[in-house]
Amino acid sequence: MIEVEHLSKIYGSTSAITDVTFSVEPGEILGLLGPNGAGKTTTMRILAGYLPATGGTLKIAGYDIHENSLAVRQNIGYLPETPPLYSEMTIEGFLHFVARIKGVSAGDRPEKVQAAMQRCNLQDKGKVIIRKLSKGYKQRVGIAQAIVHDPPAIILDEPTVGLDPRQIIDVRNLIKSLAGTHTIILSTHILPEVSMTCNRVAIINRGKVVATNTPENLMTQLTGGAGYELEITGEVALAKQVLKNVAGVILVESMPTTDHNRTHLRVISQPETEPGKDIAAALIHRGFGLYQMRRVNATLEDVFLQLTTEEKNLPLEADTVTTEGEAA
Ligand SMILES: Nc1ncnc2c1ncn2[C@@H]1O[C@H](COP(=O)(O)OP(=O)(O)OP(=O)(O)O)[C@@H](O)[C@H]1O
Repeated sequence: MIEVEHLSKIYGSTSAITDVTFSVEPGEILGLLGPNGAGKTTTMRILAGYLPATGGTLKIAGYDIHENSLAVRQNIGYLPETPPLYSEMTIEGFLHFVARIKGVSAGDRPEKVQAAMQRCNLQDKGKVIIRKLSKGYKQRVGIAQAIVHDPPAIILDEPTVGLDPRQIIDVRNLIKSLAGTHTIILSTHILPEVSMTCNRVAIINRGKVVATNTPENLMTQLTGGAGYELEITGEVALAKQVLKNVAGVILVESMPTTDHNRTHLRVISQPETEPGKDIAAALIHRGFGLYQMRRVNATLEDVFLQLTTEEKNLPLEADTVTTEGEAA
């Protein structure tokens, strides 16, 4: 339904995205996950037809952006990071207005507007002025305006940012209810968002897609290794360096602690390695105090850190995972 190939965007001398390639099957929800500045908004704006790419191709519902950009736009609904709402209009009035702009015929508009309100659970609020709505309701109106012309594909840029926990659950449920009948790409920098909402995830870092897979497969492919939580004393930067040099270790990160005298570290190793003994030996050999060492399982958070950390490239073999500079 959505095919993105070798997409790139250069702003002046800044390369925002490079060689971004992924596809989304009909009815799927793909999460585009990456840290701030990774290139998510740039990718989403190109997909939505709001920004021309510098290179690459994009097809939505079989239409090529270069050959038929109007058809691409008609087949897509877009929710930017800040929903484009007219605050003095009623929800219903606004949705009629958007439907007209999106080319829905006057005869079809009442039905399409009602259907969008129904999908977004706004049917009792049609006459309410948008300004008076909570942020969660405004977000639902933002999603309703994205689907009012009934596009098969929907692009949602950080749809839960700024919402309270209750509203986040509501919006996530709404997005999940749209899947199946719609194909969805959502961007986020929040990990739980992808594991809770998406069928697949594309991890983007510094303008490049570094992995594409289901959240479950990413976990099993990349977190087959061991995790350790350590409580140590001694110079932190040196301890991290010592640990990174232990064979099999791929990630060392600080963990929050209220204990000012001791440092808590989390260490993750490559799949099928158990370097626990070597970790303890290396620390003790270098004179660090080791007060606790606990074996834990790696998490999706660790996968994300492994793929987006700049400190060390991953020696990974999974075919959908690329390290810096390699082709997918
Ligand atoms: N109009 C612009 N002119 C120049 N550089 C830009 C422009 N827009 C984005 N960039 C740069 O392109 C890169 C990708 O930005 P983008 O906004 O797509 O990232 P993002 O993943 O959406 O981040 P965030 O979550 O912080 O919005 C960043 O380095 C950013 O500074």
